[in-house]
Amino acid sequence: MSATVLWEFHPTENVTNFGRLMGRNVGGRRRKCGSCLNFSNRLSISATAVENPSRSSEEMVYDVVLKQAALVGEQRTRRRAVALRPSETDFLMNESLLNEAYARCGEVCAEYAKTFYLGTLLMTPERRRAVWAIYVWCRRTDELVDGPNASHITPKALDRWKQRLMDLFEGCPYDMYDAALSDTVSKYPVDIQPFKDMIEGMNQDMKKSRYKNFDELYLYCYYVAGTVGLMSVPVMGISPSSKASVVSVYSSALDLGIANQLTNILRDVGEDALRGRIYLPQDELEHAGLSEDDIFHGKVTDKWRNFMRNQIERARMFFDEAEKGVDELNPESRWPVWTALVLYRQILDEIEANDYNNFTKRAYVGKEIVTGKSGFIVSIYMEKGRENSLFSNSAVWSIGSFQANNHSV
Ligand SMILES: CC(C)=CCC/C(C)=C/CC/C(C)=C/CC/C(C)=C/[C@@H]1[C@@H](COP(=O)(O)OP(=O)(O)O)[C@]1(C)CC/C=C(\C)CC/C=C(\C)CCC=C(C)C
Repeated sequence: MSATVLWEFHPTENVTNFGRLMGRNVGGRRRKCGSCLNFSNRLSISATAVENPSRSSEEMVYDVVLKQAALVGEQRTRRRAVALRPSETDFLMNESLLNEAYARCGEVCAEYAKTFYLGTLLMTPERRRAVWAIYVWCRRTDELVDGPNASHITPKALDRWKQRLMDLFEGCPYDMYDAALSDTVSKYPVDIQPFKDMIEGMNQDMKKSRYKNFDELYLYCYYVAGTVGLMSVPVMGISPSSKASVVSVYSSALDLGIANQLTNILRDVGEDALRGRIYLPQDELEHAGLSEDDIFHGKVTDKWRNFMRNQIERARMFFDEAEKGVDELNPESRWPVWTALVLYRQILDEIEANDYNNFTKRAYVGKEIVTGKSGFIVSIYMEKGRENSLFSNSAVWSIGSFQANNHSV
């Protein structure tokens, strides 16, 4: 993950108000479970989650999915806090400040996630800016433990970040980015749980560098990425013509997050090992006849290739499950999701093309393919064979020319 500075965080200070900002001008049941892949000696899920050792991570996470889906039914909107501090009240009341806050979120998004940003331009203005606000919060949360100030971050600092999250959900934002999110969560049926869970994931990442089995890894992937799917769907919206259940759409969203994170892990094995971290199920490594030393020495052997084949197969399975939900989203929200899905899934192909050397070779999808070429947009679209159902051709070409004229990278 990239190490960017979206803000300057002083872990010993209380996080308050705008001054901390840096950066540029800125901001049914599950179908198949990931643990039940056809590994030669099937590895059953061993329930390891601390909260309730008798339940698997997937079962526990599924409860969160059910809760999020129920919120859509209720169309619950967030109540504003009764007592807002004057400065924040001004902020929330002042439409132009709010617009400015959202615009800054858009700038962050354009700066750090260009392709995704371009995709969001196809969404309605209201939804697009809400997705930007969520993106910025996730990026900042990730940066706490993965950014340049990560070594100063303590569990206490994460607690303060969580308190700040709770405040913004109650209508008391600390800075402009928070104000944008505060507004978003007051307008869409977004629940605080996935946000809290992402912070929990960061907390866990500070303490834990090994995963006993897939059940543990799954929980981690949910915390840091599956949560993103659950946060985004309420904003992106489900198509009025969708016949799918809300729960199944949320499950697909969760699966896309899990698939992305598993892919991220498989791509970064070498980098993570340099930091002393192994985000791979230990029991599966052992089963494949691999030791930690094999990872630290980074030799591509047949044992490693076999192991990787299974891991890639599992990640693809999550992508397949995710695909089922994309067409259920509002049509104008599908494009950024397809972008995320297609780009990330291609990383798996690249790992294979690199003959499974993810120790010293970084699998990436070439920039000339990803950005700056309208042809890329058409090709994603063609891959899905949805040229008539996803967007109009003019939408495709307008993104193409937007890239060519303004944002070629
Ligand atoms: C439309 C859309 C894709 C919306 C998501 C926008 C959003 C809120 C993104 C936040 C991403 C973020 C900063 C997460 C913090 C934790 C983290 C870093 C997770 C990893 C992402 C990639 O990180 P990074 O930028 O560092 O990657 P590189 O190293 O530069 O390659 C993750 C791997 C996970 C990201 C997870 C998603 C994008 C989940 C997407 C799922 C949905 C939007 C739900 C779609 C709905 C259906 C029905 C399928």
